[in-house]
Amino acid sequence: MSDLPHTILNILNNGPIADTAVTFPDVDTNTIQGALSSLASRSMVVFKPIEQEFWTLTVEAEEIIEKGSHEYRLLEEITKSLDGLKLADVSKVLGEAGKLGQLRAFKNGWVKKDGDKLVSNVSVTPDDITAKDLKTIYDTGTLADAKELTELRKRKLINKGKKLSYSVDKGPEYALEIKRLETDVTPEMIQSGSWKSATFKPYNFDAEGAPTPSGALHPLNKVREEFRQIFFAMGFTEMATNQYVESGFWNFDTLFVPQQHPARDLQDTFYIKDPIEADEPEDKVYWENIHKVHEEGAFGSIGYRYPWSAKESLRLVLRTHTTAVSARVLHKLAQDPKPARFFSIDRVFRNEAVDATHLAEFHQIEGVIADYGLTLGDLIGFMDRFFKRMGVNKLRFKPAYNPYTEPSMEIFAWHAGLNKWIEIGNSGMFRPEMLESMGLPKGLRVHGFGLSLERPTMIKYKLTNIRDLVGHKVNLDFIESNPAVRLDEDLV
Ligand SMILES: N[C@@H](Cc1ccccc1)C(=O)O
Repeated sequence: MSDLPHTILNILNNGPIADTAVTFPDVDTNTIQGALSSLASRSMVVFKPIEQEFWTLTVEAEEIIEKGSHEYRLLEEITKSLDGLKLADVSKVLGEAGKLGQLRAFKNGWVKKDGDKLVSNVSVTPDDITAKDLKTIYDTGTLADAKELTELRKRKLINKGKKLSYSVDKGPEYALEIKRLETDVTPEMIQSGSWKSATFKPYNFDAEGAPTPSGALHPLNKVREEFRQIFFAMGFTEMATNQYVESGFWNFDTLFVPQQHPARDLQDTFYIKDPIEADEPEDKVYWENIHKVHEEGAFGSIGYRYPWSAKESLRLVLRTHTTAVSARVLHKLAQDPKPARFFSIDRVFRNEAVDATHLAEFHQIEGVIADYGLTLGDLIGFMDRFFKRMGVNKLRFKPAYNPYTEPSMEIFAWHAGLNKWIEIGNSGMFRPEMLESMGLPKGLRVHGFGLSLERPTMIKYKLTNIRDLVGHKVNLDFIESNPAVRLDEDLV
């Protein structure tokens, strides 16, 4: 059928098509639908779908048509052997069909028991209704007897299918010929004047343009950039953070985290196997100070009083927080102590069970402020101003514990959308054990705070699963289609 649209138009000339499945039994539904849609787009036809149920046979049913139903075959066997069939032999003779046939044959009253035998209970061979019905379904796709259909379906002999076809009628622009629709005015048309009588294809202003492939900034990068700009605007300098592998010394010991602290356990921290150890830090005074402040105390502190191990301190880890970076930067600041503000936003690693809100690697945003005579009130005041720039206006502080800060505070923000306080960060004033070991002068106090980058990003983009953001299940459509962000819209 090379020219289906014209054939359809010709048939319509004699009246509507009631069912395309009847008129075109050999043409598949997609081809019919394509032809009808193209004619309908020119208003030459109108068409409506017809959904029809039909039944198909299972392999077992096809076998029944060929060989007879199980019950019929059983009766045949019984009549063949003049004095009946031993019950024990039913399966032998008929295989699996035997048991089923027996059940049905009894139900139909075709057979009865005689001692240990089955004998016929009918004088004339009955009709094999099951086989007959299945044949009808095979030929016509259906059966008038709805009850029998249900029964056959229960017996898993037939399955229901759906067939789509169409009824078709003339449309307002019906004609026998399909007019060629011109898309361009050509020089030839102008010369010959044929443009005057040509029919032009109307513009489709609803057509969407082809999407142009392009790169997209990841939401984490956009939010990171927002934070960077806030830090810069508040006079911070960015710390270099390109070092994922740290020694236990910089990640823990310098921060006065004792070597028995649970955070240093294998379950929480990733340790490097090869190489297993870092070199001792160059600043031997500092190295010795840390040893001392842990083991016996120094700078006014009584220390933890445990045998500090240099080996443990030199073990290499994937940094668990960016405070390791801050420690390095503050140690450098001790060479020329003065008020300063530093920040970093980068990746950290923790040996955590991965779930909807936790990953084994994530990003931390960290800020450090060093100045003479700082107080806890300054830290609270700074937090208020910092988060206000992100549009977070209501903060609460809860006393907390960090080995390296005293006092320490968890930061909670009021989330109007969720209608509750959510924890957004951790902060505190670095301990003298940490700062004075580095050689920073007593009066120079240092505030620190940290928060994750993922948390505000998820709130901003209304994500409930962190794996929508990072990992192999990331939805690229989401990454590409989300708008450039301003943090303050939704965090309020
Ligand atoms: N390092 C802390 C955050 C923090 C940084 C600086 C000072 C106090 C706390 C954390 O990982 O949660």
